[in-house]
Amino acid sequence: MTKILKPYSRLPYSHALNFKELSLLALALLISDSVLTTMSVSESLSPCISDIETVIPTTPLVSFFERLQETALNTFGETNFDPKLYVDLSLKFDLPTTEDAFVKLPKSANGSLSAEDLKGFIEKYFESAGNDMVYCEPVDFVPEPEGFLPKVKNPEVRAWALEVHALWKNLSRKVSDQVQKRPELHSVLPLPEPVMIPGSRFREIYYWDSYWVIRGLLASKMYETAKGIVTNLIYFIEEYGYVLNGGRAYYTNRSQPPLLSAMIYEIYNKTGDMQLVKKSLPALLKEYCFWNSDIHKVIIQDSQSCNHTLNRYYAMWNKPRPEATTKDKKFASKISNVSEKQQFYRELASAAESGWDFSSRWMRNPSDFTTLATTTILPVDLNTFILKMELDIAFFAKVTGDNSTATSFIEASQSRLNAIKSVFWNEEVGQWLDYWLNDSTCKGCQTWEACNQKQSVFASNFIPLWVESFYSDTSLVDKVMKSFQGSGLLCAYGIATSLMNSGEQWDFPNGWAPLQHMIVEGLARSGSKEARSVAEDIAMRWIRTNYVAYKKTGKMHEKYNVEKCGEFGGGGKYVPQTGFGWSNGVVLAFLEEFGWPQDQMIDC
Ligand SMILES: OC[C@H]1O[C@H](O[C@H]2O[C@H](CO)[C@@H](O)[C@H](O)[C@H]2O)[C@H](O)[C@@H](O)[C@@H]1O
Repeated sequence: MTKILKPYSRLPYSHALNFKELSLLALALLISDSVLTTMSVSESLSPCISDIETVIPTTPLVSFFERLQETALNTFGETNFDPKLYVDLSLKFDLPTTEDAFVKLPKSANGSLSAEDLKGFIEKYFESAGNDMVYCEPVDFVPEPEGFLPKVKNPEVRAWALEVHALWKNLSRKVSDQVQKRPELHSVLPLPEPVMIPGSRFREIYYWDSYWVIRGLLASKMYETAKGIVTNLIYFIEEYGYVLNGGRAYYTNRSQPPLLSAMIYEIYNKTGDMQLVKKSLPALLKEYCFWNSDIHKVIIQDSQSCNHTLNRYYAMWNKPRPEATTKDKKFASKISNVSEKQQFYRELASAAESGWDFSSRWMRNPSDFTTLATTTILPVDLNTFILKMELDIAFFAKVTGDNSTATSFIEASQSRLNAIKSVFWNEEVGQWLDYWLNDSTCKGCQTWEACNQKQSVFASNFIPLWVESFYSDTSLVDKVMKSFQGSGLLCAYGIATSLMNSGEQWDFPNGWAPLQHMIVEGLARSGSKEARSVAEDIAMRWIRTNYVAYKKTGKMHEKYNVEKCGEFGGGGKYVPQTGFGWSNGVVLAFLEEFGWPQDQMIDC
């Protein structure tokens, strides 16, 4: 049965207050030695989520925008229609006045509006999408930072890298003062610091994108901007109990791949900023609690009767995603049963929480989109990110002198390491495979069965390599690298997301910057010479295609076609976007790590 959260009365949009309260209880337990001596960290978190609610209510503004979106589709038609545009508008007048004018618009006998009337209404009553996030010059931007990419010797590549670096100015925004004054007129959420947006239709901050944005900002020596982004994400945790998918009211029902601790780790490594670590730690503990809530947590018993706790994506939502209501309703139209429809909507939103929206990875039958089953899967990458979070929290606790939290989180990371080995690792193929649950209700514990490991090749099967616990094991790296090289994923211009051309954007032949980066970084850091040279080779393929596409189109793209040099990616449910935060970040991070020799051509 669906549980509905009560709206947070202080604010115009709803918050997961119950979740916050429960998180605080968990934190109290976390810092209590007596509890930690008898329980593991994740067991001690259980009380905080025993009554977790599973649907976050929407706001009247977002509901109205959804109605407008549906009317716009019926009036303007499908050509070039982007549903997100309508939930990103801002009201010029209050909601009752706007709704009143909307219902009074003249309609024909069949109830339709004229395109001219609707256009006129939108112009009169709304600010354009994006006006709520205003351009702001990053405080630490200089055209050529001192010590910028010292290993890039080739003048052509250097000139391009400086252009990519300059793109931070295009992507830098702050929430407009209008939003701070009248938040009820806007879907964008107030934030304390400037942000970097991914670009184009993505006009707000995104959670996991920010990790690669920050990696690029660190290469650009823009430490203050990087810290500001982290401050915003911490603010989300303080306000909602977790980091939202993105900075809009319609993203409050889910998170995204949890990489906040990894962002702080990288910033601390470059700047040694202990204040940042101290201020982050309580927020990270809360976030850890969120990801270990009952909805996200599953217990698997292995063949030796040993219990392992692992996590899944699970959005707190069972309706169409507001930014894509018209599309989601269409996808769901062939499902007549109400609870099956709700479940499908939850699977859609959970796939969005995974960052892989959408992919054959989450489908029982890749040719039938309604077979999405995200919540029935324990994903390798999510659990790798949570392992990294545990290691980072242990590290931050240690450097700030909180030894008991450090010890608890080291123990938690060891349990997860065992869980990842027992549940995901497949010795025969030399990869970590997603684990499919027998059902998604997750009542009690489920028994591990070999046949539940998904025998398909996805780039995520290699993501554990990104974490030191795995990349420091040389014989493991060697085995996984051989498996990777024979997997078919490595293409002429980067790593494909999967081997299946499903038409979804997180599938073949698309390559995504974050996936290139995590696999390359794991191989490069492993200490094996061979692995480093494989990493460098992949990075160079990726840099080449980004460069050629940039020269052809004048833009950086959100994804690329790894089979064709200089071609951006396609497929999926929206048109390919440019800008683009994480692609810029990864190019700069790769060039910082590997450089580019003077006499090496970059064209292909
Ligand atoms: O509008 C549809 C979906 O758009 C986002 O997902 C995609 O863009 C994000 C920003 O670059 C990226 O983080 C994500 O991996 C992409 O698939 C959004 O995050 C989704 O929630 C949204 O439904």
